[in-house]
Formats: sequence, structure tokens, C-alpha cells
Amino acid sequence: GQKVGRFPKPFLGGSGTTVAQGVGNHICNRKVAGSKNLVTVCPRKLKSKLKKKFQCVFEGIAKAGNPTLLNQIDTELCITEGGTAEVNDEHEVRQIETASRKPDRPEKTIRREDIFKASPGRDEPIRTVLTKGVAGIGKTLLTQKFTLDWAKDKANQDIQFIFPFTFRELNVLKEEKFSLVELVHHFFTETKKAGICSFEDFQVVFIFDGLDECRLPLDFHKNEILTDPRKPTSVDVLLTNLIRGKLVPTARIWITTRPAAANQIPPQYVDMVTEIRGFTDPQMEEYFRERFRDEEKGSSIISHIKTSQSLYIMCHIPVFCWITATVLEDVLQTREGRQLPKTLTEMYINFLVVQAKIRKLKYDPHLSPESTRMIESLGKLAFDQLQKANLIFYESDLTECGIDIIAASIYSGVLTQIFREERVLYQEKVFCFTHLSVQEFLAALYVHLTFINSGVNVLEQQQTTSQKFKRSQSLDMLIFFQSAVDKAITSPNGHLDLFLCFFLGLSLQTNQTLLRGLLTQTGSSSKTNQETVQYIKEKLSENLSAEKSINLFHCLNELKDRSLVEEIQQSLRSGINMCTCNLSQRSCEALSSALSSQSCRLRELDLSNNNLQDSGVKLLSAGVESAHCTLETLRLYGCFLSERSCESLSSVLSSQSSSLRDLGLSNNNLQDSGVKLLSAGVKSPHCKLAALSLSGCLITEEGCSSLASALSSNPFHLRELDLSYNHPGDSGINVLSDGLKDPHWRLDTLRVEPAGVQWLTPGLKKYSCQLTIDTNTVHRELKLSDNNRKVTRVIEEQSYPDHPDRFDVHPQLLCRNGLTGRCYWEVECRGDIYISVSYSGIRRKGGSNDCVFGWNDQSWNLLCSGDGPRSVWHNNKETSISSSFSSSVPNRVAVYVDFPAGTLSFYRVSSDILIHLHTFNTTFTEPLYPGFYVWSGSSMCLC
Ligand SMILES: Nc1ncnc2c1ncn2[C@@H]1O[C@H](COP(=O)(O)OP(=O)(O)OP(=O)(O)O)[C@@H](O)[C@H]1O
Repeated sequence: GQKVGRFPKPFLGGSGTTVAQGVGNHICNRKVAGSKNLVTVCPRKLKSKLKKKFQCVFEGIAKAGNPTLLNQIDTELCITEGGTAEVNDEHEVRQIETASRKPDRPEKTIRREDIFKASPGRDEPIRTVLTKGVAGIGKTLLTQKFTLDWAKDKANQDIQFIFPFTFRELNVLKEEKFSLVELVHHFFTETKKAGICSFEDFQVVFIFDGLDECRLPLDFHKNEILTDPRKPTSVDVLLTNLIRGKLVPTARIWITTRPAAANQIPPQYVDMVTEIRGFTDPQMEEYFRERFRDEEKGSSIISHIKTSQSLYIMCHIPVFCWITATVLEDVLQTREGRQLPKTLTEMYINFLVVQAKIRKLKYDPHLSPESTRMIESLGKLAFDQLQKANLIFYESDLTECGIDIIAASIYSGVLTQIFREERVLYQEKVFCFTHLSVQEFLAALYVHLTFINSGVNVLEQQQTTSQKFKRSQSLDMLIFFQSAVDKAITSPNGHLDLFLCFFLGLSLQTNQTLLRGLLTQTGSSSKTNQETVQYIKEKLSENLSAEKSINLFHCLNELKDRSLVEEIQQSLRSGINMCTCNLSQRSCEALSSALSSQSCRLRELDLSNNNLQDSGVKLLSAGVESAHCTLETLRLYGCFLSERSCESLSSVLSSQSSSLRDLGLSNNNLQDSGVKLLSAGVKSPHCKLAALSLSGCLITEEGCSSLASALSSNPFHLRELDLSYNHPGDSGINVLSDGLKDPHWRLDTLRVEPAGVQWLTPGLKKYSCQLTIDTNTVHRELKLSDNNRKVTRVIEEQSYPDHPDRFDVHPQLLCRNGLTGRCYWEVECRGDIYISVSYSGIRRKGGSNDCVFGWNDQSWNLLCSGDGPRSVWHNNKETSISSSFSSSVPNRVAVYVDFPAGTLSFYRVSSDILIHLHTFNTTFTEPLYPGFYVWSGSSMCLC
């Protein structure tokens, strides 16, 4: 049949291809199926099958417990467009606190029925969608809901067939041969009966759920091209060709995956990446209200969750809401004076207790020997597989761990909601824990049990026999805890973060009491716990990444240690500096809820140089606006904000309860429109702002006049206004300087210099400066070309004259520009380069550390290696930077120095977007000179 574009026209009632034309060639057996059957009967049968299959779900688990109607539990989720198929190294749960780093791209949320709808302005139809989301965030449920709505004729009626597959089902067909048609017939017998043997002229959607569980190789490089849906081959080849668009090019493909596995699909085959962010705050509340129809109970549960940061953050993950709801419901029923669990460890212990039904009628924690043994073996499985990063296990994995399959099956009757067994279409059994966090909890429990029972620290790979038997109590205990902390913080991808929280939480006496019968011998004393807390605090004072530090904070919470929080609160007069911590919108959500909590007395918060974007500031503002918030100083320099942030900030300024006195917004593209919005806040009688910095914010006279008019209405508080690096023009400067003289105005410091039209360039580019290489410093193995813009490391020495400024041992050079203001430049590197700034005093002669950029206190640098920026150096200390971005050659790097502010920032430049790498915060005491160290085989170019 003739086609319109790449996709068939909506099949029914559409113009163009007629039904008969479209269908005629695709019936294998005309006796079995007339075309009418294909068009109406077959999809109807498929729909009714899928309706049956998906209208019931087993919450949290499959095939156990009481089935629930999907429509009854289903709460709307937050799905966003964008993100990349790149791998994120953080622990999945921590990703809830962090988010996409792409600057300048407002987030776009998508309704679940619109997964394949292109956004306005996009011409190309969407063929493949990849939806990412951490464990338990609701990917499977989303695909089921999508399918169910279609099957119930509620949405997407232009689709004739939806074929939902899971990778788990496909894994067991690894060794078999099928054609695509046979595969579909195998799973959806209706299509076989109807005799469908091609899909070209139907609107077909293939769903593949759970790429993270895929055990097929998916080798896109090696697998042969296949275009014939009737040709038998391996499932792997079928899948790769479907995804490539070679097999049934008109079909739409929807793949869901946990973030860590997203990069298995080459990006060129993915038309759109979406991300499930879980519940937003209101959605989470709705979930609990739906779940507890009793309004009072619902509200009390919600307010309980809000009292604990860690519970609150976790409750953005639907599966955790389910665990929480299950536990709290049980505790509320049987509590007899028991407190509601407040930490994650308490929550999971209660979950285990509830699920293992170890409680008899009253609260009597008694665990039978079989339950103990089973929990122990599950713990071993959890731990062993966690170390291998496996989340799905097959029979062989269980046997390897000494778990008797039959016992496990019996137990799946008892522990169904913890450990689940799934039989996939008469094939091999598959096992997994309800949620990754349950696996992490059991793994932590196992490590404790082994240590208590046999003195073996399974976290340490090699253990001598003498160590095993020599168990000098508390010291061993402390070493045991410290080894876990060390192991977790050195893990590159944070895969032990949550494990560590549980592990430390389990050391508390109160928690062990909850598990009486299992943890018989209580090991640690409160003194040991104190020492562990001290150890964590020491680690926190080291230079850890933001994610690692946040996790250690959560650990202290699990240990119910408030001392650090109190210490911080004490020192809050000086405030918290979280500059350049790679925070993102999600961190804002956590910060916002902290700011609005009654116990938070924070006065100063510096979040400069984080990629917060407008959406982050919006979240943050909600906290700052709260009646409990005591924040007086807020700095958001260089946070990729636009005028939209001004709207939420303006509402903060005009709120009666806000105590904000000092607001720093320099180096954001706010423009006049933003300043106008902000002025509305300044004008409000509630605004008590005393200092406002808007330096480098693209402001002209228009912005100045709206500020002036706001100040003439409310002149009583603002004393300092920084408008440097803008273009106020004479009239802008005049209106404000007039105010300066006005006795009613409080304003006494107005900064407008430097001023000029050149400062109206958006972003840091306005600070661009042209570097000039100081040829007297250039080492003889560095060859200059391209009008002294290009430097290449060569073997043959160049004939440069002797000069006292010349580096004679290390292949380095300096530029002539002595920087003292704000300055920005870009460099293109091939190979390994140190991109540096240095005081002029750096030694030139000899091979000592004093001469090498970054190896002394005179200089700072970024090491950009062939595969991307790797680490920063100062005073001979290397700090590696996590840059999970794919490398491109050559690497383009940007440097921004703000001398007076004492900041030196490095960025990676990727198609004109700056991706922040690192910022040094210090006080510069002498002019800074850009310089470079060129490793052998490398070259660089000044842009
Ligand atoms: N939209 C929702 N409304 C209510 N509950 C939900 C929703 N989505 C998920 N849940 C709860 O979370 C549980 C886990 O969801 P689901 O299996 O879809 O997660 P997933 O992202 O596929 O996880 P995994 O990566 O572990 O397979 C569900 O069983 C249900 O209890």
C-alpha cells in the first residue's frame, strides 16, 4: 500500500491507504483469517487479553499477595522529556536528589498517554522512545497503564497493536530461534490465529520493559542486518534490528530501563529519551490519601513522613511509598506504644517483621529457626549479588549461594513481598528482591549476622585465620564499621550508599531489639557507635563529592546522631557554602524542604556555580518563602537562571514572612524582563532587602528604571546595589544616582562600572579575552604555529634564544595577560594538556615541583586528557572530577576567572553549552597568568 511519510496513516477511518490494500499482503492463511478479522477482531481479542493481563497488579510484587486493580492504586507520575542515554554513576536513590545537568533547558513534562507524541516544533515523528527511571519508580506500571488505556479504548486509538514484552521474558529465549512473526505469535496467540505475518501496514507498538534486566548481548555493531520479519534468527538479532529500524521500520518501539543500563542502546537509534522522576510532592500526598481513605490517618502519615528528611526523599519513589504505607499501616494497628519508624533502617526492619509474619498476635518478635535460616541465606544471596551488581537471579545463582530452590519456593509463601519468584512462560524461574533497597537492606543484615555469629568481616576480602578468631570486641567492631564506611565512599558509582545506611543503622541497640531472635548477640556498644560517628565526621571534613557527603549525612541520621546537625546549626551564623557542589534541581527540592522545617535556623546559603536552573530556583523559593525559613543571605551566582527565576524570587521578596536581606544573582541571564519582575518584589512593603547584586545580568536602562521606580516606593531598606558589567547607559546611571542623593533613600553603595554595550552578551562569553602567548617562556619542545595560537609538543628542539623566563625542563608556557578582573577563554586540546593559571613567580628553571603547574601553591590547573577532562590540581593535590560525558576529540575547555571573587572555574564546551567541571574558591593575591603544559604527542589551540 502507498504510505504517507514513514508511518502508515491511522488505520481506521483514515484517508490514503484503504483497509483492503493495506491488509491484503499480510495474511498468511486466508482460510483462517479474512481481512475483517485482521482489522477488527484480532485487535479486539488482543485488547481483551491485555485488559485481563494488566487490570490487576500485584503491588510491589508479582504473583503474590492480594491483587489490586491497577486503576485503584495508580497515581499520576512525573515524566519529563530530555536527558540523555548516558550513564550516571550515582547510586540510584541519590539520583532522586540530583538530576540532569543540561543547562538552559527548561524541563518539559509529558502526559503518560503522550509518550509517542512529538512536541510542537518537532517535525520528525517519534519512532523509538527510551524511558529511564530508577528501580521502583514505576516504569513497569507505566507501560501497563499505557497498554491498559489503549486496550480499554481510552487512549491512542490510532494504534492497532501493542505488543508488550519484558526483557525478563526474552532472556529465557536466548538460545532459541524465532522469526519476529513467530515471536509475536508465541506471546500473543491471537495474532497467530488471525494469521498476521507482517506488521508493515499497521500502527504497531512494541514495548520492551526492563532493559537493565537484559541478558542478551544486544550487539549493535556485530549483529547482521535483518529486514525480513519471517526469517528465523536469534531473539538478540530480532531486537537489535527492530531497534535499528531495519525490521518493521514503521513500528514504534518503547524501551524502559534503569539509568545505569540506558547506554546499551546507541543514541542514534533513540528519537526521544524520557525520564520518570517519580512522584512530585502533591502526587506523593495523593498516593497516601488514596491509599488510606481514612482522611485523618492519611494526613497523620503524611505529616510523619515530612518529619524525616530521608523518608521524605525516598517517598518520591513509588515502591518506597508502598513499603512505607504497608509498614505504617501495620504499626498504627498494632503499635502498643511503639513509635512510628523514623529512619530508613527502622522502616525496613519493620517491613521485614511485617512480611516475615514473625509477629504473632501481639507484638512478640519471635523468629523461628527456619525463618532465621531463610533470612540468612537470602541475605547472603543479596550481598553476593550486590557485589556483582546483579539484581535478577536465576536458579543457578541461588544454588551457588546454597539456597535450596524448594525451600525458597516454600518461603516465597512467607516472604513473598520481599523476594519474588517469577516463572516466565513455562520457562526458567527468575528471582529478584521486591526492590533494590530491600536487597541492600538484607545484604547489610547479612554482613552484621556473619560478623556477630562468626567474627568474619565479609567486607574485607582477605582475612587471616588469626583475625577470624581473635575477636577483641569493641576495637574489632569499630574497625568493622570503619571498613564499611571506607568501602562505600571509595565505590566509584556509589552502589553501596544505601547499604551503608542500613549497615550503620543496624548497629543501633534499639534496632537490634526490633529484630530479636535474629540478631541475638548484640555486638556494638554505644561507645563504638560514638566512635563511628566521629569517624564519619572526619570523613565529612575531607574533600568528598557532594553525593558522598550527602550520603554520609543520611548515615548519621540512621545512627540517630544529631550532633553534627546541632554543630552546623550552631555555626549557622556563618552559614553554609555549597558553591560548586554539582547540585541540581533535585537538590533544591531537598534544600527547600530543609529550609521550611521548623528546626532549621540557616541564615546564609551560597549555592553559586551550580546548575540549578529556573526550575531549581522555583523549588528553592518555596522553602525560602515558608514561614519557618530564617534565611537572610542567598547567593545564586552563575546558576544558569533566566528571567523566569525572577518571578519566584519576586514572590519571596514580597512575602510577609521572608527574612531575606542579601540576594546575589550575578552572572545569570536575567535581562530587563527579569529585573522588572524582581522590581515588583522589591517594591512590596514586605521586602526588606538590604543588598542586591545583579552584576553581569544583561541589564540596560530599562531594567535600571524599573529598579529605580521600585525603590522610590520602598526606599527604606536597600543599601547596596551592584549593577557592574551591565549596560545601564547614561539615563540608567542617572535615575539611580539621583536616588543615591535622595535623603529618603537608604541606598549608599551603587556599583555600575564597568559598564557598556559589550556586557550584553549572554553567559560568560561577555568576559572573553584574547590570550597572547609570551614567547620568552615557551619551552623548546613546544612548537608555535597558526600565528602563535597553536602549540604542539615536538621531539626536535626549537631554536628559541635563552631567556630567564623560559621553562627549561618542563614543556610549559605562559601567556602575557596578567589577569585581575573577570576573564573567560576557551582552549581546544588534543591529547593531554594541563590548562593552568599561575602567578608569575612560578620557577622556570630545573625539574622541581616548584616549576610544574598545579604541583605548587603558585598555580592551579585542569588536566584534560585524550578522553576528556580528568582532574584538577593545586598545591600538588589532585582532585578527580566526575565527568560522565562521552569524549569528543578535540576537547574544548573553557576557563573563567573572577579574580576579585576568588573563583577559577573550568567547563567543558559541548556544542556551545558549558558543562561545569570544577571551581576553585580562594583568595588570589597576585595577577594570574594563563599557562599550559603540553604532554608528549599532544597539542592545543587558543580559540
Ligand atoms: N503510578 C503509580 N501509582 C501508584 N503506585 C505505583 C505507581 N508506580 C509504581 N507504583 C508502586 O511501585 C511499585 C513498583 O513499580 P514498578 O514495578 O512499575 O517499578 P519499576 O520502575 O518497573 O521498577 P524496577 O526497575 O525495579 O523494575 C508498584 O508495584 C507499585 O506498588
